[in-house]
Amino acid sequence: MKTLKIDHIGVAVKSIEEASKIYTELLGLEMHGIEEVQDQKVKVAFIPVGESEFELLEATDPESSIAKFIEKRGEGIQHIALRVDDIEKALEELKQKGVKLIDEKPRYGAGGAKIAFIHPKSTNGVLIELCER
Ligand SMILES: C[C@@H](C(=O)O)C(=O)SCCNC(=O)CCNC(=O)[C@H](O)C(C)(C)COP(=O)(O)OP(=O)(O)OC[C@H]1O[C@@H](n2cnc3c(N)ncnc32)[C@H](O)[C@@H]1OP(=O)(O)O
Ligand SMILES: [Co+2]
Repeated sequence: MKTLKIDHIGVAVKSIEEASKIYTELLGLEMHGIEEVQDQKVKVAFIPVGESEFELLEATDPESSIAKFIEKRGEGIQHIALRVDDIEKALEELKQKGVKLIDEKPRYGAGGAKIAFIHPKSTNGVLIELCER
């Protein structure tokens, strides 16, 4: 497997409209249109910066991972996403190495990317998303 770059940093927020002001008004970045990813029960907004992006995540359902994260830990960085060249191959390799995967098969994320999460128990408490686009 080849890990190419940090694709995005996922930030759990209560309100994209409120939180985005920090990035746009204070930091001078531009926000892309908001998209709903029903599979993950979230609304997502991307804010590109250089080669990577911030991904602001707002829950659309109390059962969403984002709602649970905010309830337990408050708003903040929820995951780091790494872009890989071949996600199926990456998942197969990690599984063989005994890594605990949340998703053994890719799901579809924002912008139609293929995504899969590694359990934070396997990565010293960092929720890592793999994505291929
Ligand atoms: C749209 C898409 C895209 O990019 O295209 C996205 O990003 S969607 C982004 C949102 N979707 C996701 O995050 C999907 C993957 N996430 C999940 O499946 C879940 O959130 C889990 C990571 C499995 C945690 O869920 P669970 O219900 O088990 O919560 P829990 O509170 O019992 O957590 C179990 C243990 O994991 C830890 N834990 C929970 N969330 C964590 C996080 N974000 N980062 C680091 N550690 C975390 C807890 O502290 C706990 O540790 P202790 O046991 O030590 O207390
Ligand atoms: Co993400």
